Amino acid sequence: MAGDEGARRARRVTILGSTGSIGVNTLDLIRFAREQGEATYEVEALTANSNVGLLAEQARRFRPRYVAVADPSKQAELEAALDGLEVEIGAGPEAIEEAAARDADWVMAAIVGAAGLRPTLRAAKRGATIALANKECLVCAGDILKAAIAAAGGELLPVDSEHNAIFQVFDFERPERVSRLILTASGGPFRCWSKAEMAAATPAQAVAHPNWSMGAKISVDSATMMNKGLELIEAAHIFPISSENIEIIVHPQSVIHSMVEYVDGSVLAQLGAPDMRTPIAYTLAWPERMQSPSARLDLADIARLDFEAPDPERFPALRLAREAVRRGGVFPAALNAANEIAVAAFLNGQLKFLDIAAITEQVLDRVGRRNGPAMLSTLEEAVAVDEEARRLAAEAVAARAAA
Ligand SMILES: NC(=O)C1=CN([C@@H]2O[C@H](COP(=O)(O)OP(=O)(O)OC[C@H]3O[C@@H](n4cnc5c(N)ncnc54)[C@H](OP(=O)(O)O)[C@@H]3O)[C@@H](O)[C@H]2O)C=CC1
Ligand SMILES: CC(=O)[C@@H](O)[C@H](O)COP(=O)(O)O
Ligand SMILES: [Mn+2]
Repeated sequence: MAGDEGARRARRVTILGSTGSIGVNTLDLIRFAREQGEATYEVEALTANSNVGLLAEQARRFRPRYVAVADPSKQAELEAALDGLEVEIGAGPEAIEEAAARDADWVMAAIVGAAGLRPTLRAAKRGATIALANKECLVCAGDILKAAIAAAGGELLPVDSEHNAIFQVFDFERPERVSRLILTASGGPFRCWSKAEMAAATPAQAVAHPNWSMGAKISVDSATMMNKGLELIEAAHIFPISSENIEIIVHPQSVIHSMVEYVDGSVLAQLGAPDMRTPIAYTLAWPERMQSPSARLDLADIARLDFEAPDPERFPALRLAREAVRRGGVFPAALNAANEIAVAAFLNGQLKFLDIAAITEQVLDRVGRRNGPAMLSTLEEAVAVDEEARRLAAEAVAARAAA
């Protein structure tokens, strides 16, 4: 009811990665809620890596109590940009953790990559509600993060569109009634490209996602379909279901954001236009719902919904992720770290597109020959695997560049 919505108490929010695609969309919803006179959101902290210009603009508009930039060399520039504004300023990786530690009820984890793990864990340990966009955190340290959230009595709300869709239709009271999860994948910009064309793909072509506007790293992951591999591992952490019962299907329109099949054959889905403000709004207002300026679905205009099986030959990342989650232990963290290094090398022009999965496979093979823990249960263990896989991946990138 409108009255109840109006009476909702102000929620204090922190956005880790406020200058990225997810961060900007989250702030747009806060702006919209303020303009509608809806529930208010007080901003505790905003953070960035190095984009001081946008961070300062956001601080002037949303008036956080604290802002932090991970790159310490940007401190003076940030201080100058915020001159005259009443706000505490921090710089360096510890300052991002300090932002996460501050007293916000709701924290958007939207830093890209494993760099988001420590701050997200810090927020989890004090019982904050974690709106999780940063899927790499779950892939490299899912058991550790979930244990921290459970111990502190917090919540994990999935922001990733597929997981948010499943979260909306999954019967958590009776999980034994669920027989299968069906993750939808757009197929990315190279869905219809031959392997020879993919071999020559440029970074600009790889980041040109057909449906979603996102940061560069996740866009390349969509192009290799490693994004869906990471999402398979993410889903196996969030929902009480084995990865063997999670299917991936290509759905080029990105309208059905994922599905849950029940034991009687019923399939429940969440649909929507491809606009991240919808799943973000779901987590921002949770357990209520809020008005959102998100694009609306026009099914007559879309006219048709297509589905096809993914091609394992052109998209080997799917097999690598499935093997990593089946083997468990060090493998998901190594997969993630190797992929991060290979994607960065591709974006820098040091690596060919198809070499991203090849490097990742090479690192997994080398990691598989060593003895690692059967399960990662401390942050130190996860960080050690991450660092070792990054080192192996960097070596493999250098070897290819020299060849
Ligand atoms: N974009 C989307 O629609 C979706 C994204 N996700 C996930 O959400 C996460 C964020 O994605 P997206 O918003 O696209 O990414 P972007 O690259 O657009 O933004 C990343 C954010 O993280 C900050 N950042 C980068 N590196 C560091 C670091 N080392 N320390 C601290 N902050 C850092 C960036 O700061 P700066 O701007 O200064 O570089 C920026 O604020 C990813 O894990 C992605 O997989 C999931 C589903 C959809
Ligand atoms: C918006 C979102 O959740 C992305 O993870 C999206 O799913 C990427 O598209 P792909 O389906 O091409 O990986
Ligand atoms: Mn997704």
